[in-house]
Amino acid sequence: MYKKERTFMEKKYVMALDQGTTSSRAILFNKQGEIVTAAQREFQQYFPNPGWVEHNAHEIWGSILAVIAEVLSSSNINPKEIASIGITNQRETAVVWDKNTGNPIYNAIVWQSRQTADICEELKSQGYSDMVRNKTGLLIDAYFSGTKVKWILDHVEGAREKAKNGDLLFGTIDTWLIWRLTGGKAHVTDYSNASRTLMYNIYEQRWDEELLEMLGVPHTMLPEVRPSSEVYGETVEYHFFGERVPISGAAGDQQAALFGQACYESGMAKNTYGTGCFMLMNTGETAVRSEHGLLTTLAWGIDGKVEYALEGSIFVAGSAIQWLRDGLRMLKSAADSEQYATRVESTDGVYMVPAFVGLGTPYWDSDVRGAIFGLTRGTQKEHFIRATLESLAYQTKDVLSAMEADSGIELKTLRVDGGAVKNDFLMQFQSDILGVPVERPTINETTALGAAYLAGLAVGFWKSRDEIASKWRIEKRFEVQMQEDERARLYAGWKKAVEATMGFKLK
Ligand SMILES: Nc1ncnc2c1ncn2[C@@H]1O[C@H](COP(=O)(O)OP(=O)(O)O)[C@@H](O)[C@H]1O
Ligand SMILES: O=P(O)(O)OC[C@H](O)CO
Repeated sequence: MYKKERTFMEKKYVMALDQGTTSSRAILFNKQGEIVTAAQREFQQYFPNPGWVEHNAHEIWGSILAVIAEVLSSSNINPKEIASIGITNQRETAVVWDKNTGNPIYNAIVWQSRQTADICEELKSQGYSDMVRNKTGLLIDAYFSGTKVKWILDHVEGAREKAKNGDLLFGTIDTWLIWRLTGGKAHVTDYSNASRTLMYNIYEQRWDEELLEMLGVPHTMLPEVRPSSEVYGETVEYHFFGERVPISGAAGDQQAALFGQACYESGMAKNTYGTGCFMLMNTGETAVRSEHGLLTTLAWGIDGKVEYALEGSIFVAGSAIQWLRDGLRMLKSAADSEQYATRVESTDGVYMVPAFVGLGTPYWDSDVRGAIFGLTRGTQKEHFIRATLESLAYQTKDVLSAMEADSGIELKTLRVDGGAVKNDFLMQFQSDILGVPVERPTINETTALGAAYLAGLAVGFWKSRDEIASKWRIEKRFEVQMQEDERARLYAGWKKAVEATMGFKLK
């Protein structure tokens, strides 16, 4: 057993490894929860067929080694000063590898990928929907890991045989990284990541035989599920500049952000605006079953108990701004969207529904695609850009409405983070459309911060959640400025636009 006291006095930092959909980051935090230094590395996205998204798991691992090296060398920090490492990751993305060679047998299939949509349709037609919902808190959708693992076992020659012989391992990205960092010693995941696989019973907290049978996944492939704040193992020296540093925290990136935002009380919520938007509300030890298209998920497991969250998942948010920049070439940078949006008073009735990969919460429609409404001869680029930014806020309003209906809790304020929250126009419009103040914290890297806090708590670097919560600071609070009737009028337009979008399908 690792001793919390071990050389604790010399330790000044906790390292968070944040493995996201488009980039990997290593960030060192000090005792005050401040960023001391950070490094970021993008990696290749693979789109082998329309709607498919894959990553090379070795390239992800390489990007992690690169950011660890960069962060340590650029800061001249001695690895001996690092108390522990916390891992946070893009969730649901599935890797299957051979435990004898350490080589993945196929690319990592990414959460956004729709390549298992047909498997999902088949499972639904076989009547599995209620059973899945009642055990996992999720829906049968290509988003989650389970059907991705099935797809790999079905499509890679000899894979089923190897899996049956116990030669293959499955993991979400946290599992893959911990396995690599510990030199293959620890095959583990935490509760929050397990809860996104479609194979884990979140109410009984165990891998579920009926779900595994439905997917044809042998139990031997699965990692051990552990608390989110606990020592899982140590780095092997050759991956960490000669040091054996404990890896002592892990959580899916959205749950880590909830933790980093210090949303520890039931009813507190955060929304992260990155590639997609993910709003999570802490529901404490109660697992709230949604009637409005939300997911019930494990927030984390700490100190011998698990806590739950309600989640709304929006698949396209910041990536719609990237599309304006890279696809339509309307913008030089994502940040420029703010200037354009504020050059006009409104969108003049233009609505943009960015359903590029279908719609998540609360609609859950894989076949719908993006649309724009209300164009006139007077529509300008400014209206178009503003409508795209506003779509992030409307989608969030859809999620919040579902959350309030399911939980019976009326949100008092919304804590926000992620790349797009730098946009003041978006944040003000968000507050106006929700009718709720929006709070932006001083540390925007809350995902990494959450992973660092989980790791630091396990080794005594931080003592308690109360200590952590006292460090949370507002950088800017956006108060509601819009009148109720205007809010209702604008939102009614959005609902019509979504309805019309869902009515148009070529498939
Ligand atoms: N000022 C801005 N206004 C609007 N969107 C922005 C702005 N800055 C960044 N973004 C968007 O935020 C996203 C990046 O956020 P980030 O949290 O790094 O995403 P992820 O972790 O999903 O890779 C990009 O999709 C980008 O288009
Ligand atoms: O990597 P991000 O920040 O886009 O987050 C992805 C989510 O975890 C998907 O569920």
